[in-house]
Amino acid sequence: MKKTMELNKSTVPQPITTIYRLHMFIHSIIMVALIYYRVSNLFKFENILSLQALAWVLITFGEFSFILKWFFGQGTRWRPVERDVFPENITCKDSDLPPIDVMVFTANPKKEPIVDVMNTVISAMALDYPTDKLAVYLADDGGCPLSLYAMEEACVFAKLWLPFCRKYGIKTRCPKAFFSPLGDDDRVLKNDDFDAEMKEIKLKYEEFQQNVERAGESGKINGNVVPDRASFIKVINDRKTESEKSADDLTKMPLLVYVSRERRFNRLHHFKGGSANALLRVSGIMSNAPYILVLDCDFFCHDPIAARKAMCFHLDPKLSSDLAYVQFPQVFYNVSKSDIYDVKIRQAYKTIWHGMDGIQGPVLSGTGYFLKRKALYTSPGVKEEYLSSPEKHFGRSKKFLASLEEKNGYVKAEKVISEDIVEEAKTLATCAYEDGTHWGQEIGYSYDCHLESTFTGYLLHCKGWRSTYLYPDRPSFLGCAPVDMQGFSSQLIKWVAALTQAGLSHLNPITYGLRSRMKTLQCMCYAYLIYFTLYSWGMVLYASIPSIGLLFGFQVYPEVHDPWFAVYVIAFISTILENMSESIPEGGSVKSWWMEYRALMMMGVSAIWLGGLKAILDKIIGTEGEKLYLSDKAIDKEKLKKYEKGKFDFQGIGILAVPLIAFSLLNLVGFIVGANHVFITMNYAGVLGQLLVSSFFVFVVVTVVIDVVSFLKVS
Ligand SMILES: O=c1ccn([C@@H]2O[C@H](COP(=O)(O)OP(=O)(O)O[C@H]3O[C@H](CO)[C@@H](O)[C@H](O)[C@H]3O)[C@@H](O)[C@H]2O)c(=O)[nH]1
Ligand SMILES: [Mn+2]
Repeated sequence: MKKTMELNKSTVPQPITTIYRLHMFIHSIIMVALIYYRVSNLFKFENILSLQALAWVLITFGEFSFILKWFFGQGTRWRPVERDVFPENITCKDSDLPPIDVMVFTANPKKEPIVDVMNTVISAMALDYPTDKLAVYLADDGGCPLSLYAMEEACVFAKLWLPFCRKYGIKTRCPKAFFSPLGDDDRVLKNDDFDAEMKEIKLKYEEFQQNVERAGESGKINGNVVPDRASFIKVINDRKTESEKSADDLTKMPLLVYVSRERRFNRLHHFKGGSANALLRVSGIMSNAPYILVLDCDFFCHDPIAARKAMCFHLDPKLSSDLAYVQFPQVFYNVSKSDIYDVKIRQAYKTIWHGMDGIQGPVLSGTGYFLKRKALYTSPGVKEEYLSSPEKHFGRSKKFLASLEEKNGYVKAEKVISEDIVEEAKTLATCAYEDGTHWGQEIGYSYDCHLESTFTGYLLHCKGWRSTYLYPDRPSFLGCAPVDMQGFSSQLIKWVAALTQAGLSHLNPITYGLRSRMKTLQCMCYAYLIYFTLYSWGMVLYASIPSIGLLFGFQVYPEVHDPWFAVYVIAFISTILENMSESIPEGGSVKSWWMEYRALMMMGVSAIWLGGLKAILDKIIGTEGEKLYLSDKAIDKEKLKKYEKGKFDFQGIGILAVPLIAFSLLNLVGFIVGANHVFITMNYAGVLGQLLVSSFFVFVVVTVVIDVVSFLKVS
């Protein structure tokens, strides 16, 4: 058999893609028919100002929202792609691999436990990649002294941990994961020494953990965020001692740097985007690797060869010239089987990202991606235009400007990062450095949207860059998902508000995206995500108008004997089948589909709706807060227990309870009144459609109530 030397392979799954397209064709005919039905009937009302006509207009608007969202969504179903990589086929020597700078972001030790953050840092240091090509940076946006101390301790521990992993070929290189059930396969006896060494390493790990916790608890070291502060940078592990070791030395360690940019009360800091831009500059004069691996603090590396896998794309001459990033999915280690809130966001990582991969590439998902540094500075195929007036774009640091011209990272003879460089780096991390430059606009991460990564990725695609998506069997990175309604909703509100705000800005996918270098189908995919709020408007109107109609005795659907009634039934079945066809083949069941569907309905009338509403109101009133919710990574045991049992936990949801309760009651009362009316008059023809819709909502509410009540009984 001929041995193929390809680095990667892509396939379009069949026959599902053909079925999708066929369905697209049929469903679009149904949708056009529905639009025709709604609009043509609108003009039949004698009194266009009647309550009945108003209801008709509103339900039409709701259906339009659904249809438009469906239409945009077809971009994500047109040509899904699945990829495979063959890192064993990378032919270049390890010494010729391109350097990678790993950037880990953290902001608040109260929500992001420091020991967990350090686990992510250690897992990145332990990547199976030539250590002199690897640099690990922690961007501590909280400027917390305890984080710095913990990083020094982590470095000490890593000196034992890295050789241990390498010696025994450990795959689970995040220590906390290794000592948890996630590391079961790795903890099986390898040889006689292994057990003893593992016990010793475990003690050292616990010692490290205790040192950090005690230092915090005793108050010896400040464990709080320092919100107003100067920039601070410390090289924790330099390359000097490393360079004396031989290349195959098990004890080799990557460059390790702690960075806390300047933050001031009276200065905009632009959240993670601001922190990332500061770190781009700092790392630019320290290691300046051409590729960057970005990790949120809770996303540890779970597959040591992830970097080599990513290089299977970046080093492929057929792809590399316009490839901006390789995205891995966000996989969460704490997702339960029933996943009542759909915190794993299956649709994004299992459907949409694959769909976009077949067009121009997946969304930049905030974490778990290997990005070409240059992509944040220029467009593909354009001769580095910024080099003509670099100061205007990048600011005045000579060292930084010089870094832009280096091709393959910063390789200095003496291997020590001098005091000069550290001082310059501190300047690069000040608030004022960006004044009068293009950082946050054309250069680096965009400040135009709070969802800095998604939006920056969108702008990269607008510039003509591509991206690829790799979903390996063993998760390359693992993170932690919120496990209660409050945690997940807060995240959704933040995302939807940010996306809607982008959709209302001049950089929206319709007027800006379509005219850019982005492909039309890719624009549709982005429109689907950015205007996801459309779904919630459809949902809110469907959750209210039909039952209000039952209460006040007006009709918003065709009569049962009208052939149009059948069209509605077909539209409903077609929608559900489309939904199931995505959700079930992915190792799911009808039950898992229902959990996902129900979660989306609930979020649709609460978090998603309020998020979109907030953005629209902000736009009208002109208020845009500089406040951002930081997801909690310190998972509460009680909450986790409820979630794992599939019991809803509504604690702390605040204002979200209002629409949830209001729509539940409305449908309940509407259904009772409507059913009663049918019972008395024995005439159901006109109201059956409405009864079915509201009974569907009542059914959802009842299933949720059962899940809540059955938990109260057992606990
Ligand atoms: O001012 C800030 C706020 C956050 N972060 C860090 O950014 C990361 C993401 O924040 P998180 O609250 O966990 O956001 P999520 O909603 O969980 O994450 C998604 O959405 C974010 C945008 O809101 C993206 O930045 C993330 O990468 C993406 O995973 C974390 O490591 C934070 O420490 C900062 O560095 N500075
Ligand atoms: Mn997160």
